[in-house]
Amino acid sequence: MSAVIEIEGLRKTFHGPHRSRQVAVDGFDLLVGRGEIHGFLGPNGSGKTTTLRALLGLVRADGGRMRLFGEDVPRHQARVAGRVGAIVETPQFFGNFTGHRTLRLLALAGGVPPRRVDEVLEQVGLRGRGQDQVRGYSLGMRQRLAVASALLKEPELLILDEPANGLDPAGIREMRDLMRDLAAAGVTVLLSSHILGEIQLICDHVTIISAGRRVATGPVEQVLAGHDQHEWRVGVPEPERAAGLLRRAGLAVDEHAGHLVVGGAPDGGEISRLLGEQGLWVRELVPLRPDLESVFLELTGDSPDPDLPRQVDGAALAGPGGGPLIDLDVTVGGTREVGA
Ligand SMILES: Nc1ncnc2c1ncn2[C@@H]1O[C@H](COP(=O)(O)OP(=O)(O)OP(=O)(O)O)[C@@H](O)[C@H]1O
Repeated sequence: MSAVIEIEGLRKTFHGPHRSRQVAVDGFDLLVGRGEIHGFLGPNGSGKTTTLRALLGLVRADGGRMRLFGEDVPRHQARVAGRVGAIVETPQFFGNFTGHRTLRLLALAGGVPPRRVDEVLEQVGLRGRGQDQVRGYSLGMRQRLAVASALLKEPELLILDEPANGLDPAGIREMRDLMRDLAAAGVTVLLSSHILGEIQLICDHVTIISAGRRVATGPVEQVLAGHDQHEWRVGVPEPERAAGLLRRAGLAVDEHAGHLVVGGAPDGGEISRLLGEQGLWVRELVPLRPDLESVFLELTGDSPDPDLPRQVDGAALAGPGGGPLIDLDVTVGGTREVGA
């Protein structure tokens, strides 16, 4: 596998007023291979945005090593900048510009041929709305416009921080289809999100971060399999007698109204045999596979809270007078809440 992103031992501490310190990233590792759609999961405040910002040269790391396409960054950021499209935080756009004009200006600024504007509008499904003012766009359309801006340069790597944030289910589905189309076209995608079900549906690989450290990584199926407790939902007459019998056979049993949950049984046939031998005929035997949500909760002990305010220092990239800013390679929004 040729690696597109390599991060080893990344560390970053923020220093606030009164000597307060906030360790945001604490020796974090990340490896993303070419062509992957890689999910980057973690609870609020676990260090996702800081990691992405460090990787993009928007914040200076205290330690560790980062490479993009094999080039050390931030040292050689300029060499790879044209190959990376990124959206970190909800981008801001000028409301009275049309989507088309917004992208045309960005294309001009970035030396991108104007024909790309129509191409990316088509790609993100905004072609029919390109001549409408951005102020009339829904949140989902703004997100797509942001992705379009990141795609102008035909990047080989797309980094998106919470692209599905605030989208309704239809918007999320559209975003998912777009990610899949991009991956099919050979683009590597790194996607941070707290929408675990979506990550499971969209991504082939995942890395989970908790308190600034990596707690799991690998192909989604492998990460899930590593947390399979071999549990089964079992429907059986005389559940109390059945539970006692299974416990005596060394299995973990939880009794629920109308069914049992039996753990520690890699082979469901074993449950059925144990019960059948005692005249208890199983009427339901369903494997309970872990999903990313249960793995995430087990590993991080936290549940992602979509409503918590985000804490990101966007000042370095704010436009004049703190106004909206759009950068061709990196689009950053959000408010500064240092030491809050
Ligand atoms: N500019 C800053 N100044 C001070 N502390 C910061 C700054 N940026 C981030 N932090 C702190 O660093 C930690 C990691 O924040 P970060 O934004 O990277 O987490 P996150 O995983 O992206 O969270 P979320 O999902 O809420 O965006 C948090 O405790 C946060 O408060």
